[in-house]
Amino acid sequence: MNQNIPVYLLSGFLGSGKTTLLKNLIQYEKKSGRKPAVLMNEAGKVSIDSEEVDSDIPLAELLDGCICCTIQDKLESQLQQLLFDGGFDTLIIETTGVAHPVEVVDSVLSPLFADRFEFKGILTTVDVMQWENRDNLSVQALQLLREQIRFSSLVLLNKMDLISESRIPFILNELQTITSSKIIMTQHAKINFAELKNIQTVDYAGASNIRADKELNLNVLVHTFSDSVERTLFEDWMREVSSTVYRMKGFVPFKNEKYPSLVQYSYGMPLYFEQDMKMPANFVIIGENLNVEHIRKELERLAL
Ligand SMILES: Nc1nc2c(ncn2[C@@H]2O[C@H](COP(=O)(O)OP(=O)(O)OP(=O)(O)O)[C@@H](O)[C@H]2O)c(=O)[nH]1
Repeated sequence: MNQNIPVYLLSGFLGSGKTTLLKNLIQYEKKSGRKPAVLMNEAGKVSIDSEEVDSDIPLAELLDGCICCTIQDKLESQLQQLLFDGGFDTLIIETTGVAHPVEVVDSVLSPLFADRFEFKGILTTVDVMQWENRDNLSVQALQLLREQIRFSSLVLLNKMDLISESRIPFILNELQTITSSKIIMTQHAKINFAELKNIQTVDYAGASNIRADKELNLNVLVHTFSDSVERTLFEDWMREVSSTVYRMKGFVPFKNEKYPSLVQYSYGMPLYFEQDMKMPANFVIIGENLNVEHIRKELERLAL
């Protein structure tokens, strides 16, 4: 009798749709009568995405750094703790957008858990617009993006609503030179989850071991707003922000609004979501070669 717990690893570059896929996968698991647990890792000392996971789901979080490079030991102890607490039938691990997924696979496949987990594969979301504009990424970031695709068992080419149909054959051709795994085109990471039954096994040999803290010149800035900001000024600031800011997310307290709004920015596109409860006014900015002090001062100035 094989009662090992299936483990899925969600990978993909910053803002490509991992959390959106996570939410879909949780719904699917619940509908199928299984109870999922989630291990979430975010770059930055505060968690924004964990708010997206319902409170009835066992959730472990690793903050500040990517799983692979800085906190592998903590990952193993979190996995042990989850197993000890029990009460779940599937484990979904969401890595940060700057993690090399194969490093995380190593932890899951550790002899410590060999008789408890059944590793199913890496599901990678790719932001189709980011792929189209990949020349804006640094060499290292582009290599990481390619490796996230290469070692994936199933690729979700996401945000298809943002691309013209005529580009699709070219993009698929490009991706197929990197991976032989199945590529599914998605909007908001919606897939037919029957696809998961036959996902491909991938040979992880030859992974480059890109470590986000060393190879990428990555900056993660967590800003806490001390006061509310004028919405139009904030929007202007977003428009002008450096092209090497890959991702921003968090809760921004706008003047004359009851609660801080959730702001999501990925690949040049800001989205605003009003909230119906008060969330801490933390805002995370992730990019390469950023002038962190300058950004911090600008954000402080907005709240004056
Ligand atoms: N237009 C469009 N937006 C999408 C789609 N899928 C996700 N988004 C939006 O893209 C933003 C980023 O999505 P997330 O699911 O948070 O991405 P992520 O990969 O988890 O982001 P990080 O964890 O910060 O790396 C959110 O505002 C989503 O609502 C899509 O298919 N089309």
